[in-house]
Amino acid sequence: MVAAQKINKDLQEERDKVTFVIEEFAKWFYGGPRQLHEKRFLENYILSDPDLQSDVDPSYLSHKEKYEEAIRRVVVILKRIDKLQAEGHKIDNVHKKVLGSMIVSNVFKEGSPLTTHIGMFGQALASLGTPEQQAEWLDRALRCRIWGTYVQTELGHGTFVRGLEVTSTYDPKTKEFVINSPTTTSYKWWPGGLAHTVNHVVVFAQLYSLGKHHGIQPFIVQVRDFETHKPMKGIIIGEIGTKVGFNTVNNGFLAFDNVRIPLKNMLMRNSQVLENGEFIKSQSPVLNYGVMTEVRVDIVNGMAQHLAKAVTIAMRYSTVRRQSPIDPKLPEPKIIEHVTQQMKIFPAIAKVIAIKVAADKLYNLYDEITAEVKSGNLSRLPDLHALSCCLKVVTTNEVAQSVQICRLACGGHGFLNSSGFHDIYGNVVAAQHYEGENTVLLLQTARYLIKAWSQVLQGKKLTPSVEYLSAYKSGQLGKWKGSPNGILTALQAATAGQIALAYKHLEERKKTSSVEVATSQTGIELAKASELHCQVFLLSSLMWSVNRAAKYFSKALGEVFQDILHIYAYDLALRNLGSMLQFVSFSSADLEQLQMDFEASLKKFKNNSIGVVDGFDIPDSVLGSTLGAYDGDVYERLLSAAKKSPLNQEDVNKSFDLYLKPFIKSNL
Ligand SMILES: CC(C)(COP(=O)(O)OP(=O)(O)OC[C@H]1O[C@@H](n2cnc3c(N)ncnc32)[C@H](O)[C@@H]1OP(=O)(O)O)[C@@H](O)C(=O)NCCC(=O)NCCSC(=O)CCCC(=O)O
Ligand SMILES: Cc1cc2nc3c(=O)[nH]c(=O)nc-3n(C[C@H](O)[C@H](O)[C@H](O)COP(=O)(O)OP(=O)(O)OC[C@H]3O[C@@H](n4cnc5c(N)ncnc54)[C@H](O)[C@@H]3O)c2cc1C
Repeated sequence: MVAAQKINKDLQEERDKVTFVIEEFAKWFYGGPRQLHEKRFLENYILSDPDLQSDVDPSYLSHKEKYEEAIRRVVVILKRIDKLQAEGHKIDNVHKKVLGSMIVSNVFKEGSPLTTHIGMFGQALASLGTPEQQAEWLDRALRCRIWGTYVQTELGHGTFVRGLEVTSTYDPKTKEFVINSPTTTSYKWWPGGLAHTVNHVVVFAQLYSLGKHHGIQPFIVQVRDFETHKPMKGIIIGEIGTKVGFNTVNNGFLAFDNVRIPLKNMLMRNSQVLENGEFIKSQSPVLNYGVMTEVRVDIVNGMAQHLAKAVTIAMRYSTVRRQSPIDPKLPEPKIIEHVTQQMKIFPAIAKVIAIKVAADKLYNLYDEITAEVKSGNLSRLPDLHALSCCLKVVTTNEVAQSVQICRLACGGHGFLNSSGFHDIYGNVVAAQHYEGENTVLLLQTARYLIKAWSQVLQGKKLTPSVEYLSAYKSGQLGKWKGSPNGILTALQAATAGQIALAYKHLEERKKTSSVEVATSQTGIELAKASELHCQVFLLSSLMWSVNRAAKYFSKALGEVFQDILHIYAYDLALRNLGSMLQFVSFSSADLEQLQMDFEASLKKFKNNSIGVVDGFDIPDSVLGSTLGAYDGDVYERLLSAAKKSPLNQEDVNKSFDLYLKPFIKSNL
């Protein structure tokens, strides 16, 4: 990878112990040799642009300067992509592959102002627009000639989409819609890029036509002038202020003062309004929610990538850093020699792989089911919705927690911005908030699980992802065996048991309350069942993938996958003991053995741990960390980053003369 670099000798010593071919792993991790090659090509091509080599560290800039620098970088990258295409390189979906991927994660440490343009605007046009509407806007959007965002959330409502207040009222006389924000709480609030970047929005509003209400529908509206970029007539638009992270995403607010748009601007792939105002209903109202599902699927994949960055930093640093003798007769060891350090980092490495595998399965399911939906068959849409909701939740929650663990595993230096953790964390926790609040999404999955349990009780056949509920009902699950397979079975029993309990309590509550109230009262158990169900999916997907790896990969790599599976399964079991104890019988000897097996699995994996993070193939230009660079030259990098602090550009800061000196003098 970086052959000419001088490598830290401790890091080299660990790399020499790796038993498998790292390149083989990297090819698998990126989906094949072609994909890996393309990723590397794009990284080199885009990030080598001279205009991206500036020494500016955005973390020292003001909020306004950060945004301006982010827009400068956006344009450098867009021009670079144009150049790439002009040179004849044909790469499908190149804007998304660059601007919607980790390639630019160190260029836009706090997110790009085009995040939602790339991730949602095009998707909204593609999945909600008619062919004519796509001809007008989609191609320009994909080539970034118009910029847009997805505008749904309001100050007063994000979760309960049906409660949105912005109205779109059809006027048959002029063949226009009038879009209006009637209250303060109806201000649109949050969309990425909305504040000062985009000139178009896909906005969701309550449709009224001929005096009748027709629910939430999507409309495309131009919000800024092409020439001057000033807000269009009746558009009130601005930025919502600084945030925990995502500070260059330019999240905005938007209100409409009776803004008129032509009839053709309602995105009419699903529902339609005719010239005379007649409304034609779509096959199902949930078709308008499709973009959210697609983004939830993308988030799961993104979480594996974010965590890959965090574990790469923590693992390399733990190999270079020496601290605290273990054996008093020996020198201070690499901190990775401390078993507690292994306990922090190795399960996080295993999680990257488990999440990546689950994301691949989810993408496949997404492709299959969206193709069915396009041909009018909606029967499997609930499967996709249930799985994408719980995976979005569990992966964002787990990765947020693991990134913190990796940061803490780097001791004090993990707290420096230059370590890179702060920005990774900001990007990950943003995803816990957006695209559906996490508890709310767990409850969506629970609706599906409750229906599945009711089908079990009626003796009906279930879809594969919930088949284990039938096995539990017929008493086939519940015996403890300490292997990954046994842990999967125990977790399935715990999940099915939890669903059965929630179902029972729901039924009891339904005797005295409506279904909705009873469901709300049962929310705690329902959310727990969803989380467990997701863990079953993650573990079973990993097992499936590891078994497959045994057939397709070298013996050495196959064994590494086995080690990873064992760490993942033992760690998961130890973290979910409470739930499993309720439904599976263990002896205390079983639990003691589980702990011993976990510790043995860490030890067995140790020699390959650095190889796996190297196989995540994240170049320094993308990693952006003083602690995690490939050569392990940690201390020089820390010092040189500190020297770049603006405060270090002068010996004495003016605050001394302004405040300290007068204060000292006055107290003499
Ligand atoms: C919570 C709900 C699902 C509630 O909706 P509702 O119509 O009141 O639903 P309900 O009565 O509970 O269910 C009705 C039915 O609709 C189904 N459903 C709901 N969503 C979907 C879907 N996506 N696909 C397929 N089916 C869906 C539900 O499962 C229900 O089905 P059922 O009745 O049980 O058969 C929904 O409104 C929702 O998704 N809220 C979350 C809002 C959200 O995710 N906003 C995202 C804004 S964009 C964003 O954050 C972008 C950030 C990206 C970035 O910056 O990078
Ligand atoms: C960084 C970021 C970027 C975003 N980008 C966009 C964007 O581009 N476009 C866009 O339209 N929106 C965007 N959003 C908005 C985002 O999608 C919503 O904030 C999110 O869906 C959560 O909705 P909410 O804010 O209404 O939360 P609320 O629903 O108000 O949640 C508050 C609390 O109420 C609880 N709660 C609410 N309903 C229920 C229920 N039914 N049962 C149990 N508990 C409940 C929740 O669990 C939570 O604990 C973004 C948000 C963020 C933070």
